[in-house]
Amino acid sequence: MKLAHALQYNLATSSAALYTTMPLVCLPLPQASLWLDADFLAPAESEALLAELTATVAWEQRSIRLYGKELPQPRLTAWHGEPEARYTYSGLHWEPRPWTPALQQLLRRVQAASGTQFNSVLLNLYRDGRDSMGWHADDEPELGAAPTIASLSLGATRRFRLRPRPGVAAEPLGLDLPSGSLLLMRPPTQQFWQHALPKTARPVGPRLNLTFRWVG
Ligand SMILES: O=C(O)CCC(=O)C(=O)O
Ligand SMILES: [Fe+2]
Repeated sequence: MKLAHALQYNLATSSAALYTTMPLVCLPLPQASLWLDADFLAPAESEALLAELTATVAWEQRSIRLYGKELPQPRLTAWHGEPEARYTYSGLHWEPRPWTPALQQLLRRVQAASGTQFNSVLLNLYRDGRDSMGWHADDEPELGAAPTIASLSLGATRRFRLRPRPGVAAEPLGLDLPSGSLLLMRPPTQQFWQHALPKTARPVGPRLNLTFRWVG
């Protein structure tokens, strides 16, 4: 398999030429399989996509039920994919909207880069530093026992945090995810780690994140 080879090569050599053909770099993390390509999309492409998706996606601010209270999520969201890719999390039910040409094109490229098939994408729009996502793992039953999640970021650089679950001997870490970056979380990452996108007091512009998923 492509990624297994990439890992082998990364361990065997650190030749610069390799990274031009194997752009996903393995981030060494215990009980995880985390890969990053900081330059997956060219800056001009990222900028154009951010503008197009921000303007054309049917963004919603949905509420989650927490301790019997309805709380609006601190971000805007949308769900696109194959008709059968229905999804439930935090008590919210998602019916996918169809792929748009832009999303379908991104899907193909993300699939090619990751060697993984996806049938849906969750889009999150963080309007400014007050928008965020709390600690969680993407481990809903619909995602299967060993999910691979591909996360594409556009717009403002925000710090993505990872922390080990209790019993995992590792330190938390923060990753700045720049515009155009692709982060691949392969199994067993969701099983042993949680992640979050914290608020920031820094003045930041909007950030759009797409997580490609297989929902069964
Ligand atoms: O915005 C991000 O980078 C994280 C999004 C995320 O964790 C999710 O959609 O499950
Ligand atoms: Fe997540």
